[in-house]
Amino acid sequence: MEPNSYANSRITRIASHLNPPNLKMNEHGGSSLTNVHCRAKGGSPGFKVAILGAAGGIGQPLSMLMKINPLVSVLHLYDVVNTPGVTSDISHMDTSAVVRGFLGQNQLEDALTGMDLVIIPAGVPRKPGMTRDDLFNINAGIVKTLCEAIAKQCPKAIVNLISNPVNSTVPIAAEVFKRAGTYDPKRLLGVTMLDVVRANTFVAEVMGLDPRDVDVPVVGGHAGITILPLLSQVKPPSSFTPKEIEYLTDRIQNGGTEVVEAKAGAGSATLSMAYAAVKFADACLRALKGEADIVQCAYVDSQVTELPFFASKVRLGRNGVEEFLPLGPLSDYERASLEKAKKELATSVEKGVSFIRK
Ligand SMILES: NC(=O)C1=CN([C@@H]2O[C@H](COP(=O)(O)OP(=O)(O)OC[C@H]3O[C@@H](n4cnc5c(N)ncnc54)[C@H](O)[C@@H]3O)[C@@H](O)[C@H]2O)C=CC1
Ligand SMILES: O=C([O-])CC(=O)C(=O)O
Repeated sequence: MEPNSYANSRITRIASHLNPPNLKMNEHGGSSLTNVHCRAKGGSPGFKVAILGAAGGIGQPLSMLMKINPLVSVLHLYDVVNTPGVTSDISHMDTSAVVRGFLGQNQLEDALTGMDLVIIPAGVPRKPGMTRDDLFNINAGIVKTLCEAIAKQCPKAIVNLISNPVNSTVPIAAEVFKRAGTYDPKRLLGVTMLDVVRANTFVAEVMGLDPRDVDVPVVGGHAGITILPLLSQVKPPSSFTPKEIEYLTDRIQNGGTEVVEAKAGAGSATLSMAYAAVKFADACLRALKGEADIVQCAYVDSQVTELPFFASKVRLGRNGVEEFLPLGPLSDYERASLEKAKKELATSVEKGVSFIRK
């Protein structure tokens, strides 16, 4: 059998619930029940979510966690490798989302048709000694191709972009959507949630608090000095010594590198990233459903600074970003750090934009 027809036959069988797996057993089994005989009830209400890069280090745990989310009714898993296995595995979880797998570029458009939310962790990760920008040459092209298909198949979907370098891939996505005439700045969000998750964890450690009670806004971008934790705005209100500020800022800015080095060539953060991506996607879905007052940090096309893209707090709503919230009062230390971050961010944005315009 051709690899693709194998994949296709698996994929038609691995759509669960609405189209339950073919239960027909081999000659040694007693059952002759096929999917035609299963008493499917029809779909549960909820959102349709696609994960692009679903078979990867982030993609697999992210897909598993999205299958648990009760707001998801349909989950499409797309990758260029291994989706039949991942989809079959996840489809056996007894939660209501219907899971379907899509393999290779000729199934990309089907994977995206009618989606409400598209999460993108596709692309190569760092190895020790690399910067996120070193991933640009490979990941820029991957993000471009995926976004061209999104523009065609689900132009109104909310897009959560994880692939690095986020500071440049989000401008790439925006340019692709602009070219296609589908760009809506409210619907394109670069995922910087892992910076917030790390900041909450590290601040809680220093302050002796439960991380669930801590909220640290992290603004700017998602690479090195562009990651700006606003420790002056931590909730609950906390004061830090200059030494604590230095330690926390450095640890939050270099959290990704800490994991890359610990993994010693086996990739970058995957499990904490899947957790962060699910936290962010869940916030987007709750807002789409109409839940009020959902505020998260994300890297977006914004008016908060003179830069075209900047991570800051946004209020989410039924159409994606409902409001770009101001930065609020900054300490002298944060103001100085912001100026340094802006220079690097401007270069990364320009690199992304010119990749499409050139
Ligand atoms: N925004 C953030 O905070 C974070 C971003 N990342 C980034 O996420 C990306 C993925 O990281 P991992 O999952 O660890 O990498 P991985 O290599 O384990 O998985 C990437 C997956 O993307 C797939 N892929 C490659 N080309 C594709 C294409 N054209 N279409 C669809 N899928 C494709 C691969 O087959 C693979 O399954 C990296 O760029 C990494 O730097 C990682 C951690 C945090
Ligand atoms: O550091 C990396 O390459 C992956 C990443 O973005 C993070 O963990 O924050």
